[in-house]
Amino acid sequence: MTVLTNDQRLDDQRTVSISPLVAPSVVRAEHTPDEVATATVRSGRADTINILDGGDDRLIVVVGPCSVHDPEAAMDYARRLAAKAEELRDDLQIVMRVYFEKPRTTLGWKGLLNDPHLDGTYDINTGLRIGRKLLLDISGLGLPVGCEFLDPIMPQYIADLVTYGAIGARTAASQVHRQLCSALSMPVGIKNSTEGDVQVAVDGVRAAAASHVFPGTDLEGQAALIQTVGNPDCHVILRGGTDGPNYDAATVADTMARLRKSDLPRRVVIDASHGNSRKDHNKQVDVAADVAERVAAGDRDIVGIMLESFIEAGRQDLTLGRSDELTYGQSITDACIDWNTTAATLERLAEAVASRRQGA
Ligand SMILES: O=C[C@H](O)[C@H](O)COP(=O)(O)O
Ligand SMILES: C=C(OP(=O)(O)O)C(=O)O
Repeated sequence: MTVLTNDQRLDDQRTVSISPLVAPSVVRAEHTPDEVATATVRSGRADTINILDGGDDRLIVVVGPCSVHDPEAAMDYARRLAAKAEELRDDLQIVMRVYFEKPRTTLGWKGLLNDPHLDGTYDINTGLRIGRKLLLDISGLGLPVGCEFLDPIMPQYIADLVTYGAIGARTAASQVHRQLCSALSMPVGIKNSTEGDVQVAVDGVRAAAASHVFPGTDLEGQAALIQTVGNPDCHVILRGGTDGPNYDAATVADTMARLRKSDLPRRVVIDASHGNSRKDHNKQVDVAADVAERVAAGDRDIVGIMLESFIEAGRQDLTLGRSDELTYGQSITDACIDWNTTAATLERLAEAVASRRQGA
């Protein structure tokens, strides 16, 4: 074989290395769901879909860290949340945010799957195994999980364990992600853009509901053509934008009108964080209180809420390779509300659902 020099080649001018990625089937075989995890995913998805369709009057609450960087702290949080979810199960369908793919505005740590050792070694083959095991351990507590899907190859490694999917503000307009949604087996929330454009999310819901044929990878990691039937369980998530919050009643009404115009189911999830909190974690409590008040007053357009929460309040900066210096249980991406605030917020949301039920 002739080895070409960089001067002779037309491609690979900027590629440093290409190395094997473990096949999804291998990672799946190493960590297979037991009966409890399987039942958690199955019933979690069915319950969530029932709420989205209006057959169940509870509120979906997707709550957890902005990103998972320490599986031990994530399990500590999951045990607390599983107990709370059980306590409030009559009123809330609680799903833990287990986000390990982070879309960055420019640059930054891209999440546990991409760099599990938090040191810039990008050991993705290990990250996929750690991530899948964590999803299994959390689902094994009876607690369903929610993930953002960012890289179109990653779902083959983990999607069977995910109860609630999300497409972020930075990828809501992407055809690649809309096609991916059309294939996913769980309900998926699609966010408005970072600038606050809601129509892009409505268009995403419409595109994801249709059938598509597109290139992807199969469980053996081979390039493959994927044909889908479309996902009817996608919905809009209002997350605010650069112009400010958009969880107000007028924006929800406008979103309902846009969904009606596109002949799509009318329902919306409010993300209490990001543009809606102007990235001040304390403001998430105000957003949740406002949503609770509207729900208690009878609102049925809002079917769910998303909260960024961890054990400790706030956030901290990660220095790559110095993860031993991090404060336990505190976010290294966006700021989160702490556990006690989370518990109180969940109780408030549950009370709102109960009083709406009484009112009805
Ligand atoms: O939810 C997390 C962040 O808002 C998102 O990943 C963007 O982060 P960045 O703007 O810090 O890159
Ligand atoms: C990145 C996230 O949100 P958004 O896409 O709304 O910025 C997130 O929820 O982690």
